[in-house]
Amino acid sequence: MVRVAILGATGYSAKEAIRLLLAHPHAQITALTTRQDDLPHLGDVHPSLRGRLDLRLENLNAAQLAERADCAFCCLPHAASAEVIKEILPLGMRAVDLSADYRLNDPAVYKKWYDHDHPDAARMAKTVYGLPELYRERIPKSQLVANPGCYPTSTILPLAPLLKAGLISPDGIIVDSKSGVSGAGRTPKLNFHYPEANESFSAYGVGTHRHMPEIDQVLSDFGGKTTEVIFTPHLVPMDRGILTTTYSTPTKPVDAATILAELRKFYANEPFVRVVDGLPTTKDVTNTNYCDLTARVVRGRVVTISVIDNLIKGAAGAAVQNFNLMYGFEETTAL
Ligand SMILES: NC(=O)C1=CN([C@@H]2O[C@H](COP(=O)(O)OP(=O)(O)OC[C@H]3O[C@@H](n4cnc5c(N)ncnc54)[C@H](OP(=O)(O)O)[C@@H]3O)[C@@H](O)[C@H]2O)C=CC1
Ligand SMILES: CC(=O)N[C@@H](CCC(=O)OP(=O)(O)O)C(=O)O
Repeated sequence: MVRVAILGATGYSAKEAIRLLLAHPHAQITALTTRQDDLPHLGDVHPSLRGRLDLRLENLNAAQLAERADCAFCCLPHAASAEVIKEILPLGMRAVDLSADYRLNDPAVYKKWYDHDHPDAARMAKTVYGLPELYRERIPKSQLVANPGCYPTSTILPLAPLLKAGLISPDGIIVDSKSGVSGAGRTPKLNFHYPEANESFSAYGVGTHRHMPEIDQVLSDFGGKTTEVIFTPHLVPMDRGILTTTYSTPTKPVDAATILAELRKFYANEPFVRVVDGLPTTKDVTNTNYCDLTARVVRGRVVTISVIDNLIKGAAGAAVQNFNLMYGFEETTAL
């Protein structure tokens, strides 16, 4: 049994991680952390989990945590996450980091997009990017795995195989993504207040969103050619789900059947990627760890459409998938 601590247990991704791990035959949740002073019971912060786990939340103390847990799911905001991880790894714990802290390799790129120095810069370049569909073989040995961002997962999965196969050009790729409001987390912010977000549809972070360099880094590394996408996220008035549409230029004239065949070949043995013929919708993957994706060719351009649940394949589900690989469990366990 692996003893698991959930850090930032009051949040949305933590709630999903707890729910999934409660059904995991080889994981036991032994600690839940919060900054709050009143140390609520799990059922008080996540009523849907009432009666499922008799545990109060606690304030984080690294030394005490390391005595009671083998692995941490860090469901904290970026920067706060690295501050904790740099303390718990030397105490022998392993960690899946759901924040963005260890996804980028280069501290200078991190500083540019996140606007502060990285608290644990030396560990960035050696941390594996935990997208099993691309980097599965690197995950089992890792003490720390960087869980991918939600938008990057929905973008990289359709594009990476096509770049690798040389079917599309790395130049001028456009990525248009739409996310439900839970993507912004549970911590209240004005833009996500009900009257602001409901019945409205907005773009944000145009040219400035921190997932753009993350997508560039992974596609460049995996595809083998420098890739710089134009990424625009949008907020959609729904609870959860991401739909991403990409537009790219083929390297030679191509039809949709060829693109779909390449995607099907690449994902033939993947348990959580479904290449579909029809146009996927976010509801097709709600509460699941699937990414459904398809492709079309329109006026000579390749168009891909992909969907994930931002809180599952985009966060907690991917974290459990990585946890399974780290500990040698069947990859689909509890998913
Ligand atoms: N929501 C999503 O779809 C996705 C989220 N992520 C990432 O996962 C992480 C968690 O996200 P999410 O669950 O949505 O966030 P939430 O805001 O829902 O939860 C984060 C929790 O962390 C704690 N927290 C907040 N600020 C700090 C701080 N400065 N120091 C320590 N703890 C803090 C809070 O708990 P308390 O106040 O009780 O201490 C809070 O409940 C983030 O890094 C996010 O970017 C990644 C992919 C998708
Ligand atoms: C709708 C919405 O606000 N989404 C979030 C996605 C956050 C996330 O999951 O990203 P990191 O893990 O990289 O922080 C955003 O755009 O910031």
